[in-house]
Amino acid sequence: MLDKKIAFIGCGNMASAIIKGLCKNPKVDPQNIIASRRTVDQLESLKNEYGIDITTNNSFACEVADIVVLCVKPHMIERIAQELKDKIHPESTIVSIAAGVSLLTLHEYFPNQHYIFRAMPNTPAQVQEGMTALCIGNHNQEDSRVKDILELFSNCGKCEILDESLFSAFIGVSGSSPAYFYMMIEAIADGAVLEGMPRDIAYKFAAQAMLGSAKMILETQEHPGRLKDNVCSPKGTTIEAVSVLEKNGFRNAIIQAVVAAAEKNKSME
Ligand SMILES: NC(=O)C1=CN([C@@H]2O[C@H](COP(=O)(O)OP(=O)(O)OC[C@H]3O[C@@H](n4cnc5c(N)ncnc54)[C@H](O)[C@@H]3O)[C@@H](O)[C@H]2O)C=CC1
Ligand SMILES: O=C(O)[C@@H]1CCC=N1
Repeated sequence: MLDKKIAFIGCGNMASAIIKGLCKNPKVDPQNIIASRRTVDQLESLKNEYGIDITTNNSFACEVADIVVLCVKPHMIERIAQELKDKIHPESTIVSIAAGVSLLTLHEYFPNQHYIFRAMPNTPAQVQEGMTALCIGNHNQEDSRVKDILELFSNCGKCEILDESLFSAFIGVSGSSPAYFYMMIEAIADGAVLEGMPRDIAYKFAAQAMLGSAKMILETQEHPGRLKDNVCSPKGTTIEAVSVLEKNGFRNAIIQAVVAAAEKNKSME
């Protein structure tokens, strides 16, 4: 993948995060990355900071690319396909990160293309802690093109192949979930501010606690319930907080949020 030319079509929040994550890897040559969007303003800062190529000409970006990553909003994918389907080399790889656009639909939009994948990254890709699911359809995991895309997203965190039937659930649990985590950090800090703590240090303390808790899950492989129990001393402070969370439907709210994101994705497909 390192020697491949990668074009990002549409360069907003998610493409910028992927590009920034990729460029943090010293092995990635920024000259192999070209980002295209309708206006050049926000692209200039990416160019200046990371040394990538930029353009407002989607066709040009696709013509020079081995891998084309579609990063426009879901409703724009069809229009972009009309514009670019004859510009992308049939041997090139297309990856769509759009929610709600199935592999079947992508193959209909790009009838000349054999290598089409669907990925679902998340914004922590920017700090190389992203989690991406990759749907490869009928392709083999050992195919070099599959390996290229796995490598691309692994440069921004973790990337795993996932069956498309689980994509909606994955969006609920990972693509969208950074938003819920940020809301939780914001709310925890609100609580601390109510108790008199300056907001900036409250964000830092809450974020570090979340980071450490996530690391505990990944590194110890312990059941989350057991890790929670280890924090709850009898008659202690934590069980008071846990009891309030349960009384206010915390877990059910999270479960319903994940289901809502998944259902929204299904309704778009
Ligand atoms: N934001 C997120 O956390 C995630 C987003 N996604 C998916 O990524 C895609 C992009 O989402 P965001 O980056 O959040 O949206 P965004 O609105 O920040 O970025 C979309 C970009 O596409 C550009 N654009 C629109 N029409 C264009 C055209 N004709 N040619 C070239 N560029 C064009 C816009 O100028 C904008 O920069 C969506 O399909 C979304 O489902 C997937 C995972 C996570
Ligand atoms: O909200 C959205 O539709 C996108 C997809 C996953 C995260 N953000």
